[in-house]
Amino acid sequence: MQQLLDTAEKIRTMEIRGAGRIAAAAARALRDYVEMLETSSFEEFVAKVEKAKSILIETRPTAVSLPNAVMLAGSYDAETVEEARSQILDNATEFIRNADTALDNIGEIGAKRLRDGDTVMTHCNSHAALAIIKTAHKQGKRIKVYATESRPRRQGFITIKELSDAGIDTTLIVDSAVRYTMKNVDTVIVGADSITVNGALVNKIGTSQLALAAHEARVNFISAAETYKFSPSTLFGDLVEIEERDPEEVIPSDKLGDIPGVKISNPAFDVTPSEYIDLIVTEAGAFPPQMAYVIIKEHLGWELKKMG
Ligand SMILES: O=P(O)(O)OC[C@H]1O[C@H](OP(=O)(O)O)[C@H](O)[C@@H]1O
Repeated sequence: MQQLLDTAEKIRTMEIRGAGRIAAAAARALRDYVEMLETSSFEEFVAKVEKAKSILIETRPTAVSLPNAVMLAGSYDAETVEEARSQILDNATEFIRNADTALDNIGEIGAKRLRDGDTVMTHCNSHAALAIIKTAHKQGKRIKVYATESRPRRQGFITIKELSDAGIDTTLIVDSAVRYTMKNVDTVIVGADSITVNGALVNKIGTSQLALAAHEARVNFISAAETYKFSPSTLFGDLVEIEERDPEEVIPSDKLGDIPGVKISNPAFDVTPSEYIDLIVTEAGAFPPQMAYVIIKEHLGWELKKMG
């Protein structure tokens, strides 16, 4: 259990971050936990596995990749501990393998939407979005990238390092320079923490500003998202919770004393409505946001209730 708790803590503190990476880390932690789990009954096994799943899911509330990973990796239909254990080990291993392959496929599919000489804007640090940009670059297309700083945690610094290490022409901008810079951009590519059944994109705070500026400037807006980033429970009315993080990410605690009484709001994500999204690129194909239900049904196995 200690190993699983350590992984949960790394996800919570964002030592492991990125919706895809936290999903794979959760699947791995669950697999390792189940492999070593010793119980005296099947009921005890079930209770302990369920507890482990909820510890992992509760670390970050917005990224649906976590509950989806736990659902896909941790599913079993068994009556004995050994059957259940073996099914979970197989399912978790398959989830982790598929997550890696998905990024390659997203890169291949998405790169077709970039032309030689295109300028891309990206936000925060998304492995899926960068897979597209890096694949296009590897294909010999000359791609220029504007990457936002992405306050408060500045994941943009991870992005610019990764892109410039890959030899891509990269420019860092502050978040407030998005609209000013959009006139130079052909395509915006961002990742996804969750996509709802109505095709809305929940992603790093500030994403909706990129979408709005892109819409105004008639610039393409693409989200790169593995199919496990779609939120099945939104089909039955659930809302995606927006994670509110520690104010200390915005202002260090030693400065807080200078502004007594001032409240600090630190939402980590925002929502971009589907009308601002041209395309969602998944490992299964590229389609408009209005097709979200198809993914929820065919890839995650949830569907509308049949009445009567
Ligand atoms: O799965 P990949 O594409 O890497 O990232 C998807 C999204 O996850 C990140 O969240 P955070 O930095 O963990 O809060 C960003 O919002 C990014 O767009």
